[in-house]
Amino acid sequence: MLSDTIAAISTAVGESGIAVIRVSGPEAIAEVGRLFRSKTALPEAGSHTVHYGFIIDPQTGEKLEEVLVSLFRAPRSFTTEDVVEISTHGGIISVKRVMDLLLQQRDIRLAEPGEFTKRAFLNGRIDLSQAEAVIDLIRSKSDRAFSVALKQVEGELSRRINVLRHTLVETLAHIEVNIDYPEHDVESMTTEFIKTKCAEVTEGINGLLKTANQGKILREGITTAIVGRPNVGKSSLLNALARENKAIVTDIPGTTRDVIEEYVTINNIPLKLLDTAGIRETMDVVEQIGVERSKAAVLEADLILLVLNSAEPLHEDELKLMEQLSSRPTLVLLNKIDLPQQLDRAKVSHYFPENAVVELSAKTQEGLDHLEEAISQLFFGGKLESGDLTYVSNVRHIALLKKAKQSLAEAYEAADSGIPIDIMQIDVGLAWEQLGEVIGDSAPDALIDQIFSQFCLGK
Ligand SMILES: Nc1nc2c(c(=O)[nH]1)N(C=O)[C@@H](CNc1ccc(C(=O)N[C@@H](CCC(=O)O)C(=O)O)cc1)CN2
Ligand SMILES: Nc1nc2c(ncn2[C@@H]2O[C@H](COP(=O)(O)OP(=O)(O)OP(=O)(O)O)[C@@H](O)[C@H]2O)c(=O)[nH]1
Ligand SMILES: [Mg+2]
Repeated sequence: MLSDTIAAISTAVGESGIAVIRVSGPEAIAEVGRLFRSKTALPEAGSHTVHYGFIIDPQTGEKLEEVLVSLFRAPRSFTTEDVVEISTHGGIISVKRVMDLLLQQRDIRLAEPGEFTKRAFLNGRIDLSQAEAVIDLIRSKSDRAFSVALKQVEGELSRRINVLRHTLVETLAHIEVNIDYPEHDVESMTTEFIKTKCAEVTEGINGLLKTANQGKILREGITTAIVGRPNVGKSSLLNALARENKAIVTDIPGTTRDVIEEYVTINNIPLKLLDTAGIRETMDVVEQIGVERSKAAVLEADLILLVLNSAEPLHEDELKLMEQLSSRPTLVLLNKIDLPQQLDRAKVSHYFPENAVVELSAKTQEGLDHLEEAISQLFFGGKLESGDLTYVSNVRHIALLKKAKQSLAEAYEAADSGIPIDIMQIDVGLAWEQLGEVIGDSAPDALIDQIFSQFCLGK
């Protein structure tokens, strides 16, 4: 049914060193072989070999491109089908020439987004959670998130799910035996057995779910809003954390007008930093809009860095801000400690505990390490480093794990209240199916299409 041959440009389009076109399917070797002139003819070449030569337009005999062609014979390829990869010179024209020629061939059509990975899935080389992890790999914005996704590509989550499912199959077999040979002694033993097993699997699911929040953070970054009055040094702080001059810094209050985004990693925790316009009453229309956006950024933030200028007394606006932020996850940064100090710390202590206050200088970078430490403490109790890498970060997986947990809770309850054993069988079976859906066992076609449509072309 997957008997057609697909092709797509697998590298980003634009000027580059080289570009790669991938062709997969039963006609890949024959079709590319007709267009490729090299020492060894492609149909005669062995798997996992690379060949130098030219792509020739068969109609005109014209040399279109100088290329390297790699050959992977089924089933030893990414898709498990015959795969031919053509490396062309980078740049839009050279890739397009070769791609156009390929698409003129009778048995080649353009691949849909994610279709190579979809084939790897449909042909059983990877399961659904592994395929989804491929998307995460491409999209990851920090080393840590990448490592987590890579582990999932390698099948770590699938392995854990399979262990839990195996326990459930055992339980179902036990129930089956009891239904076939319903002697009373066995029945009460079975009930105990079911309860133990349900509890065991529930614990496994809880372990996976516990990592879910960390997984989300790892993938998307902790949204961190830097807020405060104009000129306190918010943009300077962003630049110091990003280690580059991303935001404009001047001594004119009201410099930043729009929200500036920057991804940084602190002790391996990815942060999506939002530098905002200084919050104050203003008549300037542009600045007013900026102030509104600052307030919106505060609302959506997971973490707020409230910057105060420690070289000046507190301003009335700042007391108001502290009041508003005291119930949110906030670190108060006393900036400009390189200057003579004027700020009344007792007023800050009125709103925030000692460990939420950090003294620093965005200018000299003194105290920046304390801020980084405070952020790690806040989110992971400083324990992220030793953490388990199998994070569940996909909302689809989380929902299914929760459903499976619910089914098991129902089975457990049924066992506890002496409800007939075949009712438990239904719930345990349901949990087994729900866990299976995580790895794509029994996943509906529409779901599979929806997942693969998120991929980029050529993946
Ligand atoms: N040029 C190129 N680079 C790439 C990919 C690709 O498809 N092409 N990949 C695509 O995303 C990733 C690598 N993933 C791959 C995974 C498995 C196989 C593969 O051929 N597997 C076979 C044979 C294994 C072996 O011989 O040891 C198999 O599993 O049977 C290839 C690529 C990243 N880099
Ligand atoms: N001495 C000293 N000056 C600093 C420090 N941090 C920032 N500044 C100076 O304070 C001024 C304002 O800095 P910005 O980073 O632009 O302040 P901001 O909070 O982004 O200001 P707006 O965008 O106007 O809201 C600049 O002249 C900075 O050089 C610091 O730690 N010490
Ligand atoms: Mg600024």
